[in-house]
Amino acid sequence: MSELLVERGPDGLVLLTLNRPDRRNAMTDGMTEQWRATMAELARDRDVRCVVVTGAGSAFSAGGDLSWLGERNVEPVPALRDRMLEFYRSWLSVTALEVPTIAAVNGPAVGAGLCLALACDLVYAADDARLLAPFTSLGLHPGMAATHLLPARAGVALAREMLLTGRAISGREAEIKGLVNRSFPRADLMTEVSAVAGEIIRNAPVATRLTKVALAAGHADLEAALRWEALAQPVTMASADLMEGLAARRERRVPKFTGS
Ligand SMILES: C/C=C/C(=O)SCCNC(=O)CCNC(=O)[C@H](O)C(C)(C)COP(=O)(O)OP(=O)(O)OC[C@H]1O[C@@H](n2cnc3c(N)ncnc32)[C@H](O)[C@@H]1OP(=O)(O)O
Repeated sequence: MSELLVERGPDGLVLLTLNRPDRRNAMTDGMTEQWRATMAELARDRDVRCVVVTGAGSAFSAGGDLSWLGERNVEPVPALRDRMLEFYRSWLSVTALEVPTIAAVNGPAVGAGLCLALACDLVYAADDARLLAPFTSLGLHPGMAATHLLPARAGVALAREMLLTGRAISGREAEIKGLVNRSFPRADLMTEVSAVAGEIIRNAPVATRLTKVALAAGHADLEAALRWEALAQPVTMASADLMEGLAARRERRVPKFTGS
């Protein structure tokens, strides 16, 4: 059985399910390689409009596989550094997709599993899901950009608390503290996430891709944002989709975008 399930909807929605439920979707070398190859394939596919990531069974992901971690102490540090960079980059290649990505955190998201969720553009969680980054409580330095992703999303106060104590927070608390976009009762999570994905997919494809890329770039200052927007906005001004969007607004109907 594949450790990563890939389901494609007719409307350009791709659902990715980490599929190792008996180990709470802990990440193996095999799963990492499947993820990397899938990201490369999705990046080339112009029909993809939105990617949703979730976990099979009761967890989103328990992060790094504990048995795998326990065997690393025989490897020399330089080789391990290269291997870890490859591991982080494989998973975080999700950030390079030009289409919006959504994490549906259906259950525990731990360590690298939490980082994967936070690397998506939008994060929705079951209100009772446990989110934690217990690296130091395991004796491990944080990895997979935890020291960047946590403060970037929720600010340094929560990031410091989570990384220095290893404390778990619930999906509900994560919503209140701004770590995730919203939380829902677990039974409603996938319905709510599908609704958000549907809203994204209904919008103009090129404008959506360019907006995702702009937000992901995280323009450091006003001038950088203006320079990007002064190029990207004219690209969409020249599109058939803008004409369709304006016509639909005039005619009070739903636009039919084609991505041209
Ligand atoms: C480079 C990356 C580093 C990192 O990511 S550091 C973080 C490493 N991860 C962890 O420390 C998480 C450890 N796991 C847990 O805390 C819990 O699990 C959960 C909260 C995720 C889920 O709890 P529950 O639903 O009660 O499941 P359960 O009974 O603890 O586990 C079910 C089976 O799954 C295996 N398992 C859980 N997490 C991992 C893991 N990270 N790597 C390998 N196996 C894991 C267990 O051992 C057990 O197995 P069996 O049924 O044979 O007893």
